[in-house]
Amino acid sequence: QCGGGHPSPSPNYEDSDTYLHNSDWDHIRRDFDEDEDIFDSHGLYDEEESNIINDEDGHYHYDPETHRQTYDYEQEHGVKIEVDYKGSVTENGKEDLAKHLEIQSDEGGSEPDAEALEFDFREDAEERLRPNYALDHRKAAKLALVEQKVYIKLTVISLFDTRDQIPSDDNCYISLKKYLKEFEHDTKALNGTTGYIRATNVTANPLLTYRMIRRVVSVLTSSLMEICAVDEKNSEIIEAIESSFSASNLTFPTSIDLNDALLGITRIQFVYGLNASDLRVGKIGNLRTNVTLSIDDSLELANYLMELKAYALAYQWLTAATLSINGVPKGDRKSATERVESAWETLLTLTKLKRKDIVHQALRGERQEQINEFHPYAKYATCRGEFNISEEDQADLVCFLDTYADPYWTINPLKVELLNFDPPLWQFHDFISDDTMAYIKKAAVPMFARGGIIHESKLRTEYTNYRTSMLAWLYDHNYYYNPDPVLFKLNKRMELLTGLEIIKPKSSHALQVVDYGSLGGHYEFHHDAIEEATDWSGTGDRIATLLMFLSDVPAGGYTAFPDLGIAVRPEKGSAILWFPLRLNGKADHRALHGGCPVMFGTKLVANKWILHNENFLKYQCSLNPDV
Ligand SMILES: O=C(O)CCC(=O)C(=O)O
Ligand SMILES: [Fe+2]
Repeated sequence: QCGGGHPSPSPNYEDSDTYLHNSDWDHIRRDFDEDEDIFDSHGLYDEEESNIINDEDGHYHYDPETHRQTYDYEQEHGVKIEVDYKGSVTENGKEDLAKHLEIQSDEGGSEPDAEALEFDFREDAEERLRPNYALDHRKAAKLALVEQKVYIKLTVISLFDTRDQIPSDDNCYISLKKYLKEFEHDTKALNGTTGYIRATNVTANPLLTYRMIRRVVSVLTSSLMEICAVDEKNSEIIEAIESSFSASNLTFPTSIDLNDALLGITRIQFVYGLNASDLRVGKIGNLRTNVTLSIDDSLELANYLMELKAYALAYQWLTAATLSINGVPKGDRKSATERVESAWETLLTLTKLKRKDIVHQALRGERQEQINEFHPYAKYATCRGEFNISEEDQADLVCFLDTYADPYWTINPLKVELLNFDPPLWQFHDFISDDTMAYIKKAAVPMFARGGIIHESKLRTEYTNYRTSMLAWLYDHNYYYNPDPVLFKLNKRMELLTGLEIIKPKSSHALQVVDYGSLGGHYEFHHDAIEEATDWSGTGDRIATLLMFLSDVPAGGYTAFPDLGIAVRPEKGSAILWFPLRLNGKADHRALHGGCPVMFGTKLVANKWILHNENFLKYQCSLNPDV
């Protein structure tokens, strides 16, 4: 048995390394009052500053003294914006953008590429840098901490306010009670934990993260705040909520965040074929969690799915909502039943069916292929661990300790496993040390911003549901400016492993660190090769990908190769290697791959793409169109 490769059943999440790390809390804690005693510190705060890598001629500039960060569009777009370390565009940044746009419109008909002109820099910066509560589990952890403060303040208000003077039908008071109850609903699932521990528990579990975002968006900030704001006498309540957010420099999550969360849950449900009835009681694939979803959680999902015309999934959530009615206290049952009934009516109208007991029958064949971003369900078989490697192919696979490739490996041999013979796909166990992983993470976390994909114009990045993750570039090969000893050593190790140039300028991309969060973050199937190699940055195309897993993932998150019928379960410290480009310069379509949605826990990886021009002697191209 080779150890890695083909996934075995998911481990228990509590044993795995899924939670936020000590160094993450540096960045989270900076925003919080430290004397708040609701936070159990558990030694989570680690003062030591990391050796942040400056990107001297690239896009990012990070100043570890001031924690100021700028994002520099100069190379690509002739514009530079300033952002602060929390990822917001600063006032200076906004002015720079405004000036740039003015200049462009003044110049009227002059040259710049039509695509670049059309491109809205402000929108791009706002999208890339907006606080993203569904994709960014660190942001979600901050929200969990703030919400806890809000809860405590509101509880105090509800207990010590002059209660006898408040009529029992006061709407503000009713919403307040409802909100407190919704918050407390999760206490059991979170084993009564508070502070940072609670926050990590919330953010590892997509159902709890979804519940939190929905609770804050639809209960706390819309219904409660709107209802209470109409009367001056409730100002204490509004003040308690607003000040908790502003003291922590946190903006309110919005309906965009709620939509991202709904999409995340939907994606997990769809890709892994999970039933709403299981999710409703906290069962996520093989994992059992204590979470229960409320009627409103289920209804919100049902309504969202009806908008997507995903009626079969909506049907499941309406059934789940109906099942939840029994658990509702007598007094609230009538209104709950009405809300569920009205959603059923909507489904019947939209599907043009007359009775709800025939909806399921009618939708059985639908299988959801048509939902917007979703591709046929069958395509995700590898993500679900349904493999189809023949015994014959398996016989080619080996694992061994490599001490021969280079004398470097003699003392500490490389643990090699061949996962596929042709095209080759390798896994190297224990490739990267815990210290190096911690170092990379510490450098990357403050620079995380939403990851995108290269727009077809190749001129810019676009942000789509095709790839949902937070991302940072570490400019590890700028050793002329800032030789970083740790990353230099890692790159050297990669060179000895691949036999390719990685450290020379332009021989590889900067190290791309990607965090998929915990709410269904994924990267759709794609090719790493860009193909129009000659036009592309003067570097040549991507010939090899070395993907390092910096975390285990308790459920989901495999790197899947659908055409090979193989998926690799993230194993912390291991790396996989494959070749996106054929020797004839075309993408090797067999190397199609993607990052499957994270079902539970968080997924962190680092990517090294090795480029052709500096490697043309070592990875020789061929005129034979068939190779
Ligand atoms: O995260 C993964 O499993 C795949 C990542 C990937 O394919 C990429 O970043 O190009
Ligand atoms: Fe990729």
